[in-house]
Amino acid sequence: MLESTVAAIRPLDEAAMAAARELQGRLTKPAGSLGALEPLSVHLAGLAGTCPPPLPDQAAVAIFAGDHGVHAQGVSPWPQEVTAQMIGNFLAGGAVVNAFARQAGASVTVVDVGVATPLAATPPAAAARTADPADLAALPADPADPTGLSADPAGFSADPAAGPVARPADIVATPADPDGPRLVVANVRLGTRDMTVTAALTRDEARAAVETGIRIAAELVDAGAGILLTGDMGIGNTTPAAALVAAFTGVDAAAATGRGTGVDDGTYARKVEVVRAALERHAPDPADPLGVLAAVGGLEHAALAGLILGAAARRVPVLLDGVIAVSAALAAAAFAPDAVGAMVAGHRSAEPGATAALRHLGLDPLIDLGLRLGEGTGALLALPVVTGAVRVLHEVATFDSAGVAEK
Ligand SMILES: Cc1cc2ncn([C@H]3O[C@H](COP(=O)(O)O)[C@@H](O)[C@H]3O)c2cc1C
Ligand SMILES: O=C(O)c1cccnc1
Repeated sequence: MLESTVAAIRPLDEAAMAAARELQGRLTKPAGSLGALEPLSVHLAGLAGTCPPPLPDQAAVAIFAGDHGVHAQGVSPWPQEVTAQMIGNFLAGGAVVNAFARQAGASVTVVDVGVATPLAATPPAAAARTADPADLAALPADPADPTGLSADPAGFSADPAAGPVARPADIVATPADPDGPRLVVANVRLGTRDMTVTAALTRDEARAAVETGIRIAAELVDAGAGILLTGDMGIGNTTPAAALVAAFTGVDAAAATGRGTGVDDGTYARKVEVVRAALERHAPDPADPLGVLAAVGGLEHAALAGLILGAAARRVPVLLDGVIAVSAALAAAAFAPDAVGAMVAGHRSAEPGATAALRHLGLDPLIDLGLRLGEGTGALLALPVVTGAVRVLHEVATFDSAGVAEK
């Protein structure tokens, strides 16, 4: 599936781009007055292969969640269980990403691609302010376990070193409210291995996660999404993101590493050394993206690379969030250079690795607000900018049609 998806990714359509440039020149505004929105509209026409490109009025954010063996090195101040607990929060509608998704009118799909600890049976009450947790009871019958995911399935082990056990694939919890957040369990492994000790993933595990992302992209596009937004959740995931950025761009570990959730000076110094040690141990080859993802990546990073490839193959734009997303975008671009044509950089994360990755990809972020949260929050805030850029091509009158004189 990975190979056929990569093979389906093609360059932007020059004729549609020329048509969009020509149309921009006839609209009732001074040339260039819409700044970055003008080249963005041209780019989206090239991706769609038609001018104007379709309005991306159905937006879908996919939040891939995973845990990290490298957490054992003390790279994040937060306990690993927060990953699973935040999934409960996402499903209850209580996270920042939910608030922004409601504002933007975007659907939310949470994908457990590698969470290590059991998912919460019931969303935390504090998070249930805006959504009735009973909505989640649509699937399994056990009222004490509305998502049906609290019981450990056969083979479950909380020990990430214990081999490739995973939750059974393809459990999908759909809330009674069809517009509510949805959970897909496609758990490849109960968290990665510690990349300072061994490769984080086998190549097969990395591939399984990439292909999960491709499949989610196809499902969302088939369900009508006109734009996909990247989201992530995984305590410790800024560390593999930094390693991916360093591996693909060649910047030094210190230049690729940031403070994540806000680590102190001592933890930051350790984090840089962890990234450096992992890169020295594995010497990942940037021409082998599956090998890089397996050596120093995360399951959510790999799945995000797949989501981006899947979007590019379907010629649907993918709006990138922060440093986790752009580190995954580097992998997607290494698989298929033309996948960059499907990418729109939503924002500039405060993480330095994000800026290094964006520079390498040649992408200019739409907004720069100092955000450093992830989840898809920066991408969601940028969504109206993307829709606005396309809406101009659909709705703005030309000098001719409006009877406005040109200079
Ligand atoms: C409550 C909470 C909610 C979050 N939402 C996103 N992240 C973000 O922070 C984590 C990465 O930072 P680090 O590498 O320093 O652990 C990821 O889970 C990311 O999605 C969160 C983190 C926390 C604690
Ligand atoms: O840029 C991000 O996505 C980010 C930054 C810090 C912590 N978590 C995510």
